[in-house]
Amino acid sequence: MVPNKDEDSIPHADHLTVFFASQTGNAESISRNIYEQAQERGFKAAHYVLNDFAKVDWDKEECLVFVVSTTGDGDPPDNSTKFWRHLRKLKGVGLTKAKYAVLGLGDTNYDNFCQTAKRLDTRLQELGATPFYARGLADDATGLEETVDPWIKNLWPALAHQVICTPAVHDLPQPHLTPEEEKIVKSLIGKGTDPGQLPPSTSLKTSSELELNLNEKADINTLSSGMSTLSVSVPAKEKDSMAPFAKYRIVVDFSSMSNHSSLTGLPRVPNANLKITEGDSTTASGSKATSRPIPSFIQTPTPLINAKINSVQCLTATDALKRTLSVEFGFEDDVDYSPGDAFGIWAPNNESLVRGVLEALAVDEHDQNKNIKFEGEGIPSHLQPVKSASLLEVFRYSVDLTSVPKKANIRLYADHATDMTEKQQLMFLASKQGSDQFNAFRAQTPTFLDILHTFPSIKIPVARVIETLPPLQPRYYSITSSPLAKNGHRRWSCAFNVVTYILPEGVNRRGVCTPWLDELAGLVPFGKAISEGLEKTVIPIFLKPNETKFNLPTDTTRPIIMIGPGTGVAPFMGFLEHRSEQRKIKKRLMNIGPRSQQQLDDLFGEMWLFFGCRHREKDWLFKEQMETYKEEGILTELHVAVSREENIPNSGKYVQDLIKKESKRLWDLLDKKGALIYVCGDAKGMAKGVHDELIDILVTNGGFEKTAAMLELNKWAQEKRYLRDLWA
Ligand SMILES: Cc1cc2nc3c(=O)[nH]c(=O)nc-3n(C[C@H](O)[C@H](O)[C@H](O)COP(=O)(O)O)c2cc1C
Repeated sequence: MVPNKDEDSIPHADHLTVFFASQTGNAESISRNIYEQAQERGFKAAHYVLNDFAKVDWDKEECLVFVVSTTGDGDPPDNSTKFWRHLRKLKGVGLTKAKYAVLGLGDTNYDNFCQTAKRLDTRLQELGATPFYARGLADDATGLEETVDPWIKNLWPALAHQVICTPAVHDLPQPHLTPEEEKIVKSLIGKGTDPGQLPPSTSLKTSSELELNLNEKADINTLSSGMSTLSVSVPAKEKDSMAPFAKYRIVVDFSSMSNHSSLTGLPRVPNANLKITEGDSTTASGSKATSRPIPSFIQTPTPLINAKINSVQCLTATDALKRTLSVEFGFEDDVDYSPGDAFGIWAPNNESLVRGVLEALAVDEHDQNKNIKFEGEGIPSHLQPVKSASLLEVFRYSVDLTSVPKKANIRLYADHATDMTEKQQLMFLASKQGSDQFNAFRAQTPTFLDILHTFPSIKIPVARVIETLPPLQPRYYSITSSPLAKNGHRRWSCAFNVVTYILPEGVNRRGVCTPWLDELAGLVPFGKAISEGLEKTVIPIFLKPNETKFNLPTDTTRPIIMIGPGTGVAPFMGFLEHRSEQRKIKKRLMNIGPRSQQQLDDLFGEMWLFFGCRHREKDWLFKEQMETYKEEGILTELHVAVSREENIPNSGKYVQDLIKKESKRLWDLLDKKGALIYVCGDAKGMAKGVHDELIDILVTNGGFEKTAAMLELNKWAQEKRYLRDLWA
């Protein structure tokens, strides 16, 4: 990546401002890293979330760095929506003073790769701003680091031409190693013969180009004895145990470590900003997870609702590949919403995982329950609302203990490992040379507890853990019910697969939210709907209105084509219930008798549903409801694809096969009656397959050239006639 630098340009901006927009925390931590490094290098810098855009005077800003991710179906993260609304309203070229650089985070498995970064780049130029450095687009599918590391490395010389640096630290030769790291290197190359106990360092600051010289192979070999393979030592009891979150040792083959004489590309360790001090002495909650109140520090984009489970039904057979539940949540106050909206559930981390981690961090029961507060500059945004809470609550609700660790965290844990072998292994995992091992490590999706168990000498202060773990995220589910139904404003239903799986190593893994709900609802068997005797645990939920108009059209005569295999059918069950209620209302209001069905049908457009399952008897979700809607004429056409059964008449393997079969009739519906298309579900395989099939319909039936068909579909997407609600 070559910076757009003008060799002769003289820096004149007195500071740079780093903005981020982040849904799950990656862009926030990367932008913080840039901000901290900028300061260390002598640049004056500020750091803001994009929604705080009004805190700076944009007319005067001369150097801006943006780190933005993309979420949904090419959408900007929630913490930047206010900024985007503002940006859309701006007119003219008011940003001519500003020079900027954009780093985008995305995933090439999605159609709209790094859409936010690309849109931002275009919009900034329209407003008169000029890029001073090439745009970076990092891909989560291959590893963000591949782009992020070189982008940051080359940012500094580019910045030096924009922003005054006092003192010009970036010009000074950087010492490669801090004294502490010097010690590690010495022991790695065999000068410190006792590899045992190094004091953990809390203040290591290394550049991203940090290089550890491991150039004395023989000594490395000596030191690496006994570390060639970390054996799978899952005790039989743990393996068999039903206890969630048994701790596992991660299996990594370190035997090739001694082939490397140096380690490069080690990420920088994030600064230590957070201090934990004693909070007020009231309200500490050590109570059982089932009965405790929801902590006030949970911040949700719409008001938090205390809900309870009204009923639960298991939609899949015991031998189905996935276990799918339909759950209805009830609450006291009416909430306005539309079918197509979703709601978030703020599920806590598994209680035994939380306790295990706190124990491994040597936090005793008393300290777990003591109220604390956070102090310090640059507290991560998700921790700022924590004014006074117990450590237990913070670990339950604020930090993500199960997502795959980033290299920067591994590097941090290396700093705090007191055993030399573990320190070396962790350093190796975080380095460029250890990429294969890091990938093997990631593939085992280690929890934070697994890391502490695999490297038991890590002695890390709790504050460092809290500020460097990613924020715990709410989980989102489409609403499958209608506000028009009985008590519709005081209940939301959803359908989800329970996320549990077993790794090839025999390790049990589980998601945060769905197994929790499954257990709370009593692990109901197939087919059974339970609404009595459910545990009345308070579940924190909140509405997430659909921002992309994935709702029923206001014109009820407009036909709609709904494509949603598996749990992708969820919002469409809401659409169907809503339409059923709309028909009942119209029938009542217009006094339509049973013989005048046609009169009623004329008021409502056709509804076509394309659904997909593996086996009709095992995982045809909502089968009865779909068939009833069909019988009642609410659902005009029902097409069910079945992927694991052979020779089913009038069917196909996947929804896209059925779309192909109905190509001609679908084109008529689209062309003559202006039908809307809705797609919900997996972004990778299904959405892409359906998209290609739609292009084909336009080409085969509509007479479009392929490129023109693609453009036409894009136009439909912009006009909100082709709507998609996709997930990873
Ligand atoms: C639900 C979801 C939707 C996503 N949608 C897109 C997308 O449309 N385009 C894209 O390039 N990346 C997409 N991504 C990938 C994220 O942008 C990527 O994982 C990024 O590292 C997240 O950064 P953040 O933690 O700062 O939000 C999506 C990720 C998730 C979880």
